[in-house]
Amino acid sequence: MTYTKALTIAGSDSGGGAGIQADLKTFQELEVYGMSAITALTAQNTVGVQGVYPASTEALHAQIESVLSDIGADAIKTGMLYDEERIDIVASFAKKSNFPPLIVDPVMISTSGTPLLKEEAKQAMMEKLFPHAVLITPNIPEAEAMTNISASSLKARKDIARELLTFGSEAVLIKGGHEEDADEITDILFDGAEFHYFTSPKISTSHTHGTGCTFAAAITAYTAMGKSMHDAVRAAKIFVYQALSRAETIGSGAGPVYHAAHRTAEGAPVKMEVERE
Ligand SMILES: Nc1ncnc2c1ncn2[C@@H]1O[C@H](COP(=O)(O)OP(=O)(O)O)[C@@H](O)[C@H]1O
Ligand SMILES: Cc1ncc(COP(=O)(O)OP(=O)(O)O)c(N)n1
Repeated sequence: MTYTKALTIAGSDSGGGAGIQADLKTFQELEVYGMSAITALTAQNTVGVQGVYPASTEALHAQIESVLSDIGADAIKTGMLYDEERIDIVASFAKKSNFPPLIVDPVMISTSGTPLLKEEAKQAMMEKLFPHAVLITPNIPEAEAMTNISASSLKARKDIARELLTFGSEAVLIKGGHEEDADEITDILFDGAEFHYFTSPKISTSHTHGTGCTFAAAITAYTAMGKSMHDAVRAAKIFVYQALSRAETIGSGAGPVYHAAHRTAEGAPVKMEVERE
C-alpha cells in the first residue's frame, strides 16, 4: 500500500485544538500520512493564547527541506506563519516547479484576539504566497482585513472573492463561520468561472476552537487523495460539520472540535448550489 501524504506548515497549539495538532489529527482521521513543519510554538488553551514563541528561520527551513527531500507530500497546507521572514521561507519552496498543491489558510488572529501573523506581514502573504496556492481559505474577518471590504452581504463576499483571486491563487474559499444571527452558514468557493455555495445549518455551540484549521486540513487531505477542489471542499465541510456537532466541553473556554466524530456520524446536512460568474 502507498500512503497518501500531506504536510502542514503551521504553529503549534499546546492545547491540542488548533494549529499543527488539529491538522495532524485531521490527516490521521482521513488516513493521510501527516507531517509537520512548525513556524511557532504557542502556549494556548481553551481560554486564549498565553504566549507566542517563533521557531528560528533556520529551523523552519530545515524542517521543510527534511520532509520534502526524502518523504515528499501530495499536498501541503499553511496555517499560522507569524511574520514575513517565515513567509519568505515557505515561498522559496513553493515557487519550485514540482511543489505539491498548496492550500493557504491565511491565519491572522485567534478567536480569542491574539495576533498570529504580524500586521505588516499580511501584504507579503498575499503577494508572495497566494500566487502559488491552489486555494486560499480566509474567514470573514481575514477576508475583510485583506480587502477592506465589509463582508456584510452575499454581493460583498462575491466581490471579496473576486478581488482576492487577483493575487493569483487558483481558487478562493470565503468561510462563513463568523456569520452572526444566522440559522445557516454558507462557505463560498470561487475559481474565476463559478461560485459554489456550501450551506449547512449553524450549530449552536461555543466549542468551535480549531474549525478553520480542521477544515483547511481536511481540504488538504482530500486534495492529496486527488479529489477536485469542489469535491474536496464538500467532503471537508461534511467532516468539520460532524466534528463541530460532537464538540464537548474541555477546559473552561471555547473547546475544540472532535476530530473522530466522522467515524460514527451518518452524513451531514450540507446543501450545494452553483452559479456562473
Ligand atoms: N457554528 C457552526 N455551525 C456549522 N458550521 C460552522 C460553524 N462555525 C464554523 N463552521 C464551519 O467551519 C468551517 C470553518 O469556518 P470558520 O469558523 O469561519 O473558520 P475560522 O475557524 O478560520 O474562523 C467552515 O466550513 C464553516 O462553515
Ligand atoms: C497555532 C494556531 N494556529 C491557528 C489558530 C487559529 O485556529 P482556527 O481554527 O483558525 O480558529 P480558532 O480556533 O482561533 O477559532 C490558532 N488558534 N492557533
